[in-house]
Parts: sequence; C-alpha cells; structure tokens
Amino acid sequence: MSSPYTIRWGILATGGIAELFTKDLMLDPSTRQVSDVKHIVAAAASSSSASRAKEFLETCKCPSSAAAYGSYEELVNDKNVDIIYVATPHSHHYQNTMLCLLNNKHVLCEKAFTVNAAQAKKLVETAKQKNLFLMEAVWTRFFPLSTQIRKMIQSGDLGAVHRVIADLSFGQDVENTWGANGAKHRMVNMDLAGGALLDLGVYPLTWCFQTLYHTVPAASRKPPSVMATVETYATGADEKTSMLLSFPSAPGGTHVAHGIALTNFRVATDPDGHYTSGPAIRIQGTKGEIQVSGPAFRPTHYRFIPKEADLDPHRIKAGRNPKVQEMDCPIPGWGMFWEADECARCVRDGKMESEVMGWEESVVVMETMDQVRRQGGVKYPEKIETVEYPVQL
Ligand SMILES: NC(=O)C1=CN([C@@H]2O[C@H](COP(=O)(O)OP(=O)(O)OC[C@H]3O[C@@H](n4cnc5c(N)ncnc54)[C@H](OP(=O)(O)O)[C@@H]3O)[C@@H](O)[C@H]2O)C=CC1
Ligand SMILES: O=C1OC[C@@H](O)[C@H](O)[C@H]1O
Repeated sequence: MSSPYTIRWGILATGGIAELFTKDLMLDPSTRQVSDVKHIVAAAASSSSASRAKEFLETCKCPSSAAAYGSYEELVNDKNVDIIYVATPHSHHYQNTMLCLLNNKHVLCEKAFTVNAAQAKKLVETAKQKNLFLMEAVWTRFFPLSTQIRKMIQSGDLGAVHRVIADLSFGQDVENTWGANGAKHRMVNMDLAGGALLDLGVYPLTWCFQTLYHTVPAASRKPPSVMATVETYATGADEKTSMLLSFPSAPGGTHVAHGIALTNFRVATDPDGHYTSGPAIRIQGTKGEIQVSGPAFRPTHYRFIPKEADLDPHRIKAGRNPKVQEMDCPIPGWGMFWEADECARCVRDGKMESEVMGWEESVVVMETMDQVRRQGGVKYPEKIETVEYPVQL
C-alpha cells in the first residue's frame, strides 16, 4: 500500500472556527477510515500577535514544529505551507484569500465565500490564472450523510423532487447576546458583513442547492429565480430572511422545483435544543420524502419516508410506519476533516476545484444571496463590497 499524501496547512486567524477546524486536522484519519491522505498543521497566524498564534497552536495540540506568526503576510510567505485555511469574518475573506493566492498558496476559505458574487468571481479568476486550488469551506456537503442523500436523489429513490424546505434559525435574545445598535459582534456588525443570511442562511441555501441543483447533470443546471423577504436589525444587518427559489430544471424530470430557505435570529429551528421539533430539512419527491434532523450545518440523522401507494388523506393511521428508514450518521470529531480530506485529494491530483463544492456553484450561491440582499435592501460598506485589492480593513 502506498504511503498517504501529506498536505501542510497554515491557519489564518485564531478565532472560534479556526480552533474547531485545527483540532479536527489533528485527529488521526484512521478514526474516519481514511488512509490515502493526512494533514500536518505547519503554521498559524494571528493578526493580533505571534504569542496569540502560539497559544492557539498549543490549545489545538499542534506539533511544536508549527510556526506561530503575528501577521497573515508572514504566513503566506512560509515555504512549509501548502494550503491556507481562511477563518476570518466574511468581510475579510476576499482580501485574505487574495493575499494567499497571490502568494501561491492553495486556499480553503470559510463560508460565506465572500461578501458578494463579484468578489467570488475575482477569486476564482485568480486561482485559475495561478493554477491553484480554491474552495469555499461548506463542510456539511462533505458529510457522509450529505453524500448518501445526494445519491438517493440521483438514483431516483424519491422520484421527481418538487420541493425542499430548509431552515437554520437560532432563536437568540439578539440585543443581549450580540449587542444593540452599534454592536460590534460579527453576527450583527455591518463592517464584518454580519446578518443571518451570510452566516446562517448559507446552510439552508446549501441544502436547496445540493439537492435541487447539484444532483442535476452539470450541463442542465440552471440558477434559480429568487424571491425574498427580509427584516433588518438596528445595525442594518438582516435578522429574518425567508427565501423562495424556483429551480427550473429539477432532479427526476424537467419540472420546476421549489426551494424554501429560511433563517431567523429571533426564533429557533429547534427551540429546546434537543432536535425533537421536527426536521430542519425536508426533501420532498413523488416517491417519498427525506427528513434531516439536527442543525442544518451539522446533522447526524435522517429518515426516508416512502410514499404510501394508496395515500388517502381521510384515513388516519395510528402507530409507527414500519417502512420508514431511520439513518444515524455519527461524526467522529467535529466533522470538518472531511472537507480537509477533499482539499488534500484535490491538491494531490492537481485539481484546482472540487467537484462537490465547485467554483460555479459557489458563485451561483453568492449571486442568489446578492439578489436576496438587493430585495431586502441590505448593503454593506463599500470597503468590504469592493473587488479592489489590496484594501486595508
Ligand atoms: N463552518 C462553520 O461551521 C463555521 C464557520 N464560521 C465562519 O468562519 C468565519 C469566522 O467565524 P468565527 O471563527 O466564529 O469568528 P471569530 O470572531 O471567533 O474569529 C474570527 C477571527 O478572525 C480574525 N480577525 C481578523 N480581523 C478581524 C476583525 N476585524 N474582527 C474580528 N476578527 C478578525 C481574528 O483572529 P486573529 O486575531 O487571530 O487574526 C478572529 O479571532 C466566518 O466567516 C464564519 O461564517 C463560523 C462558525 C462556524
Ligand atoms: O457556520 C456556522 O455554523 C454554526 C453557527 O454557530 C455559526 O454562527 C455559523 O457561522
């Protein structure tokens, strides 16, 4: 058996998600039955100080050989780094990812990919010109649960899929958790591209896209039309966003399918935190329905409910339906290693983009969010909407 391909990571920023991702990189791949690739954390950088980067590497139990930098510029110049994970707020993704690409580093950039589609297109253009791998870190797409569901749709188990309803809503006491007007927290801060849509809404959109768009052959994919209603918070960031998408070429036929993507800071998908409130995602076809429970970003369970042939709405049936298939998909860690494995395989194979989360689809999702923001009147400051580079943020 050949030895695994090893990829050397640089971690750009040391916040909450950087820590979860880096801890996942440190897990032995055999715990998820992976033997063809492995990961090394070669360096981390904090914009605040090298000591903060060092503390971060220690917290994540990274090897003592990993370099700790006090600036992102030093990280992108490290010859021992192959790929950089960009984990800053979305406002900074464009500038930070451009910095990495222009310094010849492959990039995995957190969601939302950028602030708008124009920035996403510019990053893709740059990666293409420089022959570098670039991917938006939509980790949920790489879960075995997502792969299984996409396969079920493609193999026709659901028949023609006509509707997907997906929700990721948090039910926060927004003023007391993230601050009132003038709040600096990234969830509501316009300078950091705050708001429900870019932070949470991207997941219900992911579910609509991975089921209604990605499952269709690439040549037949058509972007959805979009209708949205948006309410804004005191800062101007969106706090309630409901989207109706019409996909003109849906799986299992040539019909139009509806995607309903919901996100809301005030009410919760799951008010008691136990995922007993019904599915977060429903994928509805003519032959049956898949219901996914758990938060839309990290679900661990789904059920397949085949449609009864003689469905009679006037007949009420009691008891459990024995035909319902319950599927548990436990995650051995936080679950960000699967997207990291994909990056390693793509770089190993000389690919610039992943088939699972490709450039075109990231751009179409950003275009969809652009339309939602336009309809809802949400505009971020010019310095974070611009495609100019470099801009000091
Ligand atoms: N995939 C997922 O499950 C999740 C993804 N995310 C995404 O990851 C990104 C970061 O989120 P999260 O880790 O929660 O955010 P945090 O606020 O916890 O961390 C962001 C980090 O970015 C760096 N940074 C650089 N400039 C700024 C700035 N002006 N303001 C604030 N931070 C700055 C800081 O690191 P330093 O000082 O070291 O430079 C900071 O610690 C977002 O785009 C978010 O959408 C977030 C949570 C979950
Ligand atoms: O990506 C995310 O998923 C989990 C949420 O808690 C977080 O706010 C968001 O950025």
